[in-house]
Amino acid sequence: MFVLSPLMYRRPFLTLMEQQLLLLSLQYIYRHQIAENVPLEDTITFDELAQVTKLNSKDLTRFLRVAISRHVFQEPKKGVIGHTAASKLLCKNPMLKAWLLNIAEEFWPAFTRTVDATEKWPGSEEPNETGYSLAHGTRDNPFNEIRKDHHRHQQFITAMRFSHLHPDYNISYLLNHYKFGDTGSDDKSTRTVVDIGGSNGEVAIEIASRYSHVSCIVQDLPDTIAGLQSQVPLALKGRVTGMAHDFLTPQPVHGADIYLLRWILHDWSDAYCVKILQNLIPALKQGARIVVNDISIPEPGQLGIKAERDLRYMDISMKAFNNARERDVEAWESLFTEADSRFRFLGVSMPPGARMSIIEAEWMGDKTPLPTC
Ligand SMILES: C[S@@+](CC[C@H](N)C(=O)[O-])C[C@H]1O[C@@H](n2cnc3c(N)ncnc32)[C@H](O)[C@@H]1O
Repeated sequence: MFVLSPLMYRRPFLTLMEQQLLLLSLQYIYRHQIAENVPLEDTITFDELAQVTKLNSKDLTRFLRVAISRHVFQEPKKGVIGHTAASKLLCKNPMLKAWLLNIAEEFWPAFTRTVDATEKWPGSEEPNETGYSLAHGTRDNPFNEIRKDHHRHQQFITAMRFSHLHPDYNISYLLNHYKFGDTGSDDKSTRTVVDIGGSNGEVAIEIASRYSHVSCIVQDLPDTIAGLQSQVPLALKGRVTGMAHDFLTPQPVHGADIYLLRWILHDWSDAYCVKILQNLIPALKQGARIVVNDISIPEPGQLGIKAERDLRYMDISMKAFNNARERDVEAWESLFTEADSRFRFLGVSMPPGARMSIIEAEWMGDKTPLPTC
């Protein structure tokens, strides 16, 4: 019988460590703009490159040889470095660059301090008591920390846009599956959708162009919403409007039919999500729908191991970054229950092929008597 040597069990763990060491090398490459200083169609010696970048030649050589062992750059002759297709991408694709930079400089250091953070702040739901806080030496939450530097903020936005480019995240899954303009009858009177944290209005613009009787109000932080009007096609200008609003404060648009939260709640811990939902309450009319478009993790073991792993990695990354999380059906339902018993949880549906689910609740209003204490 073939018996696995205990040493064989090291393999999966070593693979993880190898990936981390490649990140270390990429962090060095990005921080010192190495890719841009290697000629695209020629070679350069390590020493020459060290001179141009004002780096220590021995360090530079060691960091680069780690990357070279993964085909990022090549060493065609000892001491001489040239590009590969992979390393050229680092110069030529600004979105990929921003994404890798974000992992290497923002997330990866946070991962290394996350266990420390759970010891320092056990069970914390605060976005500034995390591995990120320890690694970056800040008491601001990561979004505010990153916003302090314009270039860093732009890189972060580009990185997020890059990760959302995956076809499984396309907004058409939400729009084809959820009928924003459907009142359930022939009634085609005007409907209002508020897209909370709606960014550049991509979803709102698509809703308004599909349903001529729907008006959309896109809410986001002031610097984000400032750019909205330039995105809205002329024909939709009257029906897609922007409004600066912080969703951690009470909702100012009263009586809308649908309040949409797409890719918002997974950025926040349960305690904050409950506050975000409670902030809607004063504005809600009876029957208003809360539509959340976010990941809903299936029960353990329902997915293939790779798909399950991806979701678990995302969940723990959110923990490391700002004590946020990915949720399963039970966790989604309990957010609404905790926020207010007058939310009726309608369930979770997953458009075929999509990665993000549609989670829906209805505001029952005062029809349902408040529980008496
Ligand atoms: C991950 S993006 C999602 C954007 C958009 N809903 C989508 O589906 O692409 C999160 C958005 O929330 C916004 N945001 C973050 N904190 C906010 C706050 N306190 N109030 C309002 N918007 C906020 C960000 O500016 C960003 O546009």
